[in-house]
Order: sequence, then structure tokens, then C-alpha cells
Amino acid sequence: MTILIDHHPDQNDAGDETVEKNQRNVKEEETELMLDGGFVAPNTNSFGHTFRDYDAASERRRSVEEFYRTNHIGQTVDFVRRMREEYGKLNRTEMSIWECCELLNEFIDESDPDLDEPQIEHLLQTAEAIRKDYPDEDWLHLTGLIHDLGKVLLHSSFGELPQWAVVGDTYPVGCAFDKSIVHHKYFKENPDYDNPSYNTKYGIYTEGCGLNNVFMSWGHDDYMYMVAKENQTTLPSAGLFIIRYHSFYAVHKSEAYKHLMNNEDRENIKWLKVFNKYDLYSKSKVRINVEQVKPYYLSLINKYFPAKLKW
Ligand SMILES: O[C@H]1[C@H](O)[C@@H](O)[C@H](O)[C@@H](O)[C@H]1O
Ligand SMILES: [Fe+2]
Ligand SMILES: [Fe+2]
Repeated sequence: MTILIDHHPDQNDAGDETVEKNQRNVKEEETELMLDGGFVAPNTNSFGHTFRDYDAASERRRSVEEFYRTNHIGQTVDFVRRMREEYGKLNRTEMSIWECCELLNEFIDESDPDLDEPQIEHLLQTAEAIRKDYPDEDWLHLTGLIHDLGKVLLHSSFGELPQWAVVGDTYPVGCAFDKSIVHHKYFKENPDYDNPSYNTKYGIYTEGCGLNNVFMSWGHDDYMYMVAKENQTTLPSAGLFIIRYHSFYAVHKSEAYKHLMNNEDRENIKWLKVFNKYDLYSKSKVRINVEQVKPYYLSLINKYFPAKLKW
């Protein structure tokens, strides 16, 4: 696929020194991760706005804000515990990864200010954009393809969870909600907001306890992580980490909640940051020819997953 890239170097108003420093940082990151693909993010989304601008006066602003209001009120420690237990049973259906991709064709993500295409388009756009820049990292292509498959929770055979319990950015529950979280003001109506066990910096957690021990707001990330892990995927741990925390913008974008991370998280988050560029900036009206790329992805699915998975 072609991503329309609109690069305006002259829009960078930082002084020469900062530019140089940034270049150095990028260099360092490149060597550490081997490569940074050279991806240049476009400036505007398919609606002509900057990406993740939750205040832009777009046709989606109102519904996206309403989405976050219900999301922030409903995601409590108690709710997350119940969802994990219920969906952790994986007793709803059996299907292949590709069958699940096709199921996503009917859903549009109400939390997303940047895209209103069916989800299968987004999966393929993400995967193909990564493949172009990282041809040798086949595990990352597949991670791109499957990272949002947990949105199948919206489906009628999964109890038709409401959008607020499936999509949108995620964040820890059981400790204070960080100010950087989108539409933070609506947390005031969350029952945990005034609970002294849950509303301090650490809440129920301890310094460096590791994200694995943190209850994240329930949604497609945690669910797909469970599905992949329980069905014994052979994806590397960075792939599983990406699936599990790709919506956790407070951590990978705003650098919040660092006090909960351990060494393994700090290692894995490097790949998550690479991945995020493709997840976010590949969103466009460009359509992928599904039939053309399908054989390639079927071969990856075959390499990293069993033929049928429990969901
Ligand atoms: O797939 C979702 C979706 O696109 C949301 O709008 C975004 O908030 C999440 O972080 C992402 O994982
Ligand atoms: Fe997602
Ligand atoms: Fe995504």
C-alpha cells in the first residue's frame, strides 16, 4: 500500500541544537533497535485534522467525547476483575485468526477521532505499513494484523459488550487516573475516584511492580493478549506486549505510570513505540487489496498460531 506522506521539515520551529539532539536520539534508538524504518508520519488524518486531536471541531468530536464519558465512569476495579474472569474462560467459540479478521469487517470504532473505516481495513493498513519499513520482522507484521482483533468483543456471540468496554485508550484502575488521559474530567463520576484505596499514586500497587501485575481498564487489548497467550502463540514477548498495551497512551506517549514499570516493561516499550507510529499514522482512506495480501498473512498465522483458537 502507499501511505500518503506529507513531510514539512520547515515546520519544525525548534532551534538547530534541538534538531541535532533529536537526530542523535533517533540515531541511538536506531542502533539499539537495529532500525527505525524511516517512517515519516503524515500531518493530518483522513478528516484533515491532526491525529488524536480530541478537541478538533470534527464530525466525530461529540460522539468520541460521549464515548469517553461512559468509558471513564464504567471502568472500575470491580468491573475489570469481573471481565477478566468472565472472558478469561475462553469458552465462547473456536475460530482461526483469519476468521476473526473477517468478523471485524462490520465494526466501526466509536472512540477513534481519526478513522471511520471498517476495522479490517485498519488491521491491514497497519500491518502493510510495518511490512514496508521492516521487511524482516515478520512477527511485527503479524502483530500489526492482529493487534485489534480483541474488538470482536463487540460481536453478538461475545455478549455484545458496549463500545466503552472494548475500545478507546486504556489506563490502570486501582490507582489515581493520570491527568494525561483523554477527557480526564469524566473520571470524577467513576465510583473509584473517591475511594482512598484506589485514588493515590500507587493505589493497590507497589513501585516497579511490573505492568503484568496492574489491572488495566478492560478492552480489546487485554482480551486479545489473553487469547494469544492461552492459545500458545509463539510470538515473541514484545509482540504480546504490543497487543496488550498499544492503547495505553498515557504510558507510551505521555510517559506516565513509569513508577509501575519493571525492566522487562522498559525493554518491551521500545518496540511498542515503534509499533504505535504505524498503528496511528497508517489510518487513511487508502484501501488494501485483501485477496492480494491474504496468502502472506495466512502463512504468518500458520507460523505463529494454531489453526483454531479458543475465544
Ligand atoms: O484501537 C483503538 C482505537 O483506535 C482507539 O480510538 C484508541 O483510543 C485506542 O488506543 C486504540 O487501541
Ligand atoms: Fe487498538
Ligand atoms: Fe489499531
